[in-house]
Amino acid sequence: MTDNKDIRVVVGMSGGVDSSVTAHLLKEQGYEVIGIFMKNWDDTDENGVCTATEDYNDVIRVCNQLGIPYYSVNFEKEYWHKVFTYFLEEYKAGRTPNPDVMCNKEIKFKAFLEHAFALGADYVATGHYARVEQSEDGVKLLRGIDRNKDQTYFLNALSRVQLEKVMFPLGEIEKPRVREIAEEAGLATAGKKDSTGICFIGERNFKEFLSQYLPAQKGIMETVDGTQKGSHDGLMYYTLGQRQGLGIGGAGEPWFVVDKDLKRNVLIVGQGFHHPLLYSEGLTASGINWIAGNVPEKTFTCTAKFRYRQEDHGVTVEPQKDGTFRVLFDEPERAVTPGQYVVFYDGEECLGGGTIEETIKAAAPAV
Ligand SMILES: Nc1ncnc2c1ncn2[C@@H]1O[C@H](COP(=O)(O)OP(=O)(O)OP(=O)(O)O)[C@@H](O)[C@H]1O
Repeated sequence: MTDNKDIRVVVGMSGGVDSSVTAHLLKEQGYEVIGIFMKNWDDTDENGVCTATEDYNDVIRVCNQLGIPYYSVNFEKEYWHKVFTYFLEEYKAGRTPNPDVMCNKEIKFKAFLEHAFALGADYVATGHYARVEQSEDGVKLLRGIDRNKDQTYFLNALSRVQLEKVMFPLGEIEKPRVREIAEEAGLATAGKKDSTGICFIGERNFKEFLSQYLPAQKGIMETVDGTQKGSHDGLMYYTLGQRQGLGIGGAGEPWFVVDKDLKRNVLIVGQGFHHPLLYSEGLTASGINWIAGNVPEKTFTCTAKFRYRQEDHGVTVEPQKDGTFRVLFDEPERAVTPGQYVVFYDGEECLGGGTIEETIKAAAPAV
């Protein structure tokens, strides 16, 4: 019988509390644990301060506490080519990308995984809130038991082969308990704040950040009936359903972004949270990854999410001849956004997901 001590697990350590507890739990379970920090982005500011260096210092402190070896690996080049280029291309095309999904697919569970296996790892572990279950029909990706933290949405692009090699020890635990474990074990990161936002942007101003990489093309805003309503700073800065930053005052209900006319570089705005143009009754999706490996050939029903923080919605999924899928919603849905991911679920199981290409509009807009 293999003892855990003969199983080498490489833990992706970010310097945060989740991955610190991940390494701690695996160590307690007797595995041979190695901590590796990835540097994917050079965020050195004008004062020479780099949060990646601070984070790596936290990784070193925790690994020293646990008595495990640690390394740092640089994937800036891979991240730039696989994640950041995609991010910019999508914004250029007027869409709203999800770099976290791409980072998991190309970096954390590809470049990093390959690196770990070159070091003789048997498994890679991260602090994601999700579960992998070995079953008779192969490995399954299940939601984390802490529904509030479940991260399967971001893991939808992983293949069965990738999932077979990963461990998510936090999938079985609720977040408050994770902090308690960190405190009980006296881990140096126990009180560290959770990171928020897109990793390479961090706390920075999104508009300012994007303007450094993509030239903004100013244009006008129009109502649905073509009346001019001021100007916009560049279509890429706005997302469907957005209310903030339009600068339209006046009487009546607040104004929202309801559409983007890329050809004319016009931002279409409408009044009211429930503006009909914001609603769709379906979508088309491409590049869908079905985790189980079998591409559905027949129409079926399941539930889906169209963005991360959202309840599941009942949908009917219709395979198309060209390999794309039409997804029809049981109820019209607000602000479904091209470029984001549609992720499918069957109860606890995440079936996979793909990129939202277009929405299928609900009833004709009231003009
Ligand atoms: N720079 C990094 N180096 C190595 N692993 C990382 C890095 N960033 C994230 N990870 C791994 O991916 C997991 C999920 O990343 P996410 O950005 O969602 O972190 P998080 O939930 O804030 O976790 P943490 O508290 O560990 O930072 C982390 O728990 C960690 O295992």
